[in-house]
Amino acid sequence: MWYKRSFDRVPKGLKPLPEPPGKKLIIGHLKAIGLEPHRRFKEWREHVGDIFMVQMGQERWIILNNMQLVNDLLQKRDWEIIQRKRLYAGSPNNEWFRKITPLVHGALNNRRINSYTNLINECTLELLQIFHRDGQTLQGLRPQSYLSYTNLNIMLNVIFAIKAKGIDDPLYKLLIDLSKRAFEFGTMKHRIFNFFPILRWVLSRRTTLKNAIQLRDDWETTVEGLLTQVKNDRDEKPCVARDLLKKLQEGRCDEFDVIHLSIGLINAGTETTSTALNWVIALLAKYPEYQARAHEELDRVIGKTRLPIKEDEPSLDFIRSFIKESMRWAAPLNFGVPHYIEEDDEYMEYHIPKNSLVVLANYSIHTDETRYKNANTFDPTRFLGIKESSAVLAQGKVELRDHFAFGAGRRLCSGIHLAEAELFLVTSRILWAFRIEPGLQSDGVTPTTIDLFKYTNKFTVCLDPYNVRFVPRHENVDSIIYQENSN
Ligand code: HEM
Repeated sequence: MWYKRSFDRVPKGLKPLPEPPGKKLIIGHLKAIGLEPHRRFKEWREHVGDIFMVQMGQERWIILNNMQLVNDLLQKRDWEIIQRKRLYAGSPNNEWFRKITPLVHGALNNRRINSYTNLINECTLELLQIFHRDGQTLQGLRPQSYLSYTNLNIMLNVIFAIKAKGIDDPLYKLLIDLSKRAFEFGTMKHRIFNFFPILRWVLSRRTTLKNAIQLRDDWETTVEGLLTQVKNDRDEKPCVARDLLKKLQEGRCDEFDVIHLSIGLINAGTETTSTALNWVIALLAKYPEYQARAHEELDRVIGKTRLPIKEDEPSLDFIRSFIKESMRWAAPLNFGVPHYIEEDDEYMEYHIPKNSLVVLANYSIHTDETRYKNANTFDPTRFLGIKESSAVLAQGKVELRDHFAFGAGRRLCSGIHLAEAELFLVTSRILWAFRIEPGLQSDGVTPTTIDLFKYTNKFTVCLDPYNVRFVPRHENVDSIIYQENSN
């Protein structure tokens, strides 16, 4: 009784946040939320309004379903509401976080990322060669693992100036395994311990704790090894870890910070970007008419004698718009990374209770008809003529933002510049070289189906595996993608 009352207490003059139907004793909305929470949030929004509270066992989630709320509660309010609790991508807004943030932003700002574009180009070229070699068969290939490899290599290059030597490289395999194990801790299976803290003491606590400690130790050992390579690199190639090691020498951080920041960046940047690219490839294969339009743009602006580079981005309006639309229509994270409120607050006469998670409901916002006309339709012309990057738009007026896939407010994705550079370079270069077609069935004639509505909600929204063929578009493809490598 006391427990229930402490949840319900609302200060005089304020009203409680609305709650959707289906709440049960002890489990709250856990059952009602179903297997597709993002769709359920949208459904509930129609009944109870744009802001509501969901009870997940003992955890409270405040769901923000429109961009004005995101603006008012995540962008305009001060630090208190933008803290997180026990979550993967970030720490609470504590002293450590405030010390580290300038280092992260310094290492990943737009100017710094521009200096890494040659590295991204190199990794992308290797991807084109793989697709050229293995992607032309009738059944084609599943792009996800190759995109993960390229993306992890970009992260390794940018963070440690180190490169894996192919999909069978033990370093690549080790890092993919570590990332997968880390993401496991973000799945519902493990969140159950947050919903019902008592379970920590009864169910598999020992195993979970042991696994978590083992994972931390494995990460630390691996990253310590990579940092030693950075320290011993006679060429002193520029990379994020080198920047951080300099700060270490200046006494602005310690060894622990460098190790854990590096681990955090690999985790935050790996699965997210490759998931986004996997959606882009599927959408291109699904809509040949839009692909043809991208090809026409590339032939007109770039021609057939060189690959696109970062500086071409402003002139490739359609491709830029396609990527933005893909991030809106199929955001890699349905709920971003939840924020956390530590003190009671109020908003529009509603009581916002402390100790709640604050969730940016990307799917509800991205399918809001008042903001995006024909919101359910994938329309890559939607953002034509919008020259600004998502990073620039995220700093401006909320109603002018393209999408919210990178979050909002002060805890906006720190890797946004790197992610956008990679999304553009990988997409435009693949399109320059290939026509992407669905792989063929065993009869060698019938195309396989790519179902854009079959996906798994893990930490990221992963499209079910599909096969595509990469068919070279013109006679210069071989010479350019192999010749550029030898330059
Ligand atoms: C398409 C790719 C990516 C997507 C969709 C994405 C999305 C996000 C989202 C939604 C958040 C939470 C924002 C919020 O709380 O409002 C986040 C945080 C973060 N991301 Fe990304 N991200 C991507 C790529 C990257 C990359 C490449 C890196 C690193 C190099 C990175 C590093 C981070 C970090 C460090 C945070 C935590 C920021 C903080 O807590 O202050 N992300 N990302």
